[in-house]
Amino acid sequence: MSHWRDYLELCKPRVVALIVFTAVVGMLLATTGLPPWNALLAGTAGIGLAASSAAAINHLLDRRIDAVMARTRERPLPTGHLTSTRVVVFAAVIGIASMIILVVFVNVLTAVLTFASLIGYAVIYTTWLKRATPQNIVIGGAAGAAPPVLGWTSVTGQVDADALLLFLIIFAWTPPHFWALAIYRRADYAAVDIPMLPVTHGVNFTRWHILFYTILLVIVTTLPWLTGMSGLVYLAGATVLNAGFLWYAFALLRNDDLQLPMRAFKYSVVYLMVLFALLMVDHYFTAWTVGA
Ligand code: HEM
Ligand SMILES: CC(C)=CCC/C(C)=C/CC/C(C)=C/COP(=O)(O)OP(=O)(O)O
Repeated sequence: MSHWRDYLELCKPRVVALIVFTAVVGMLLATTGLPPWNALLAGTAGIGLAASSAAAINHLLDRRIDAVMARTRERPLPTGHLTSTRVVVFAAVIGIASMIILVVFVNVLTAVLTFASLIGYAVIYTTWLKRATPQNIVIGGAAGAAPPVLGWTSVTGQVDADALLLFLIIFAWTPPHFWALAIYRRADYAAVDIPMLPVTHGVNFTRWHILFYTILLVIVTTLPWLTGMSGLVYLAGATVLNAGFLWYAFALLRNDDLQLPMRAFKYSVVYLMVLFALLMVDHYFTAWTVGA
């Protein structure tokens, strides 16, 4: 028996919630006042529905490996709670709805870029990159990094340099986010022959790459302040967050504690959430102090 909870699970709601949050922050940073209602309401709905559709297609295309991996074997398709036909119809309905909303109420550029992100994640990453190369998540990370740009274009109708900075932050964040989890779930990926970095190059090599990308992330997250997009409130918060991420990256290198990679992964999620909240708070704080 299928249930609304199964459809919700197809959408990867926690991941999509953070994706939507980064898109909303992109909208807020694109303008000094509040963004227009169509960008805020329709833009958010359109981007959220597209990301959910992409997540559902990922469940469909990955159903065979998901049935084998311990982390994913309780998903709605492997358990038989949902049939493939239902998932196809669901993903198509919300995917088409998202495109209509974006074209009618937002703008064509946002619709085109959102569609490209959907195809990038659901088709190119899932069917090809994920199975082809240990750089899968680095390249595929471009789709996950797009949402702040989509939020930005919802408001401005164009891609500006500041929007690309937000893209770069998520792009640099994705490898440490995912590889920390991949170390913890290495046996799962090995069992289904998915060439994730800890499977193909070992745990130690992956730890070093987590450190390299974390250093890159520290540099990239300083750019909003260096370029004048964000102020000292952001810089202070980002510095604390970065110190935490660097601590995890170095601790992973020195420590064989089996739970540490999972703690680093959880930290990465909190990190991105708080970092984008800081960008938002700083934006209004600066507007308030300049206006006062
Ligand atoms: C190629 C890019 C990415 C890959 C391969 C990836 C991979 C994963 C995986 C496998 C999980 C599941 C962990 C588990 O089941 O315990 C996860 C969780 C999560 N990811 Fe990512 N991720 C990517 C990008 C993103 C992006 C762009 C965001 C948001 C901006 C994000 C936010 C999250 C969140 C919030 C969770 C926690 C979900 C929960 O608590 O269940 N991820 N990620
Ligand atoms: C705006 C738009 C359309 C964006 C789409 C971006 C999107 C939904 C990214 C999700 C990232 C993610 C959870 C990847 C994990 O896939 P996986 O197959 O490696 O992980 P899994 O094993 O948990 O399924």
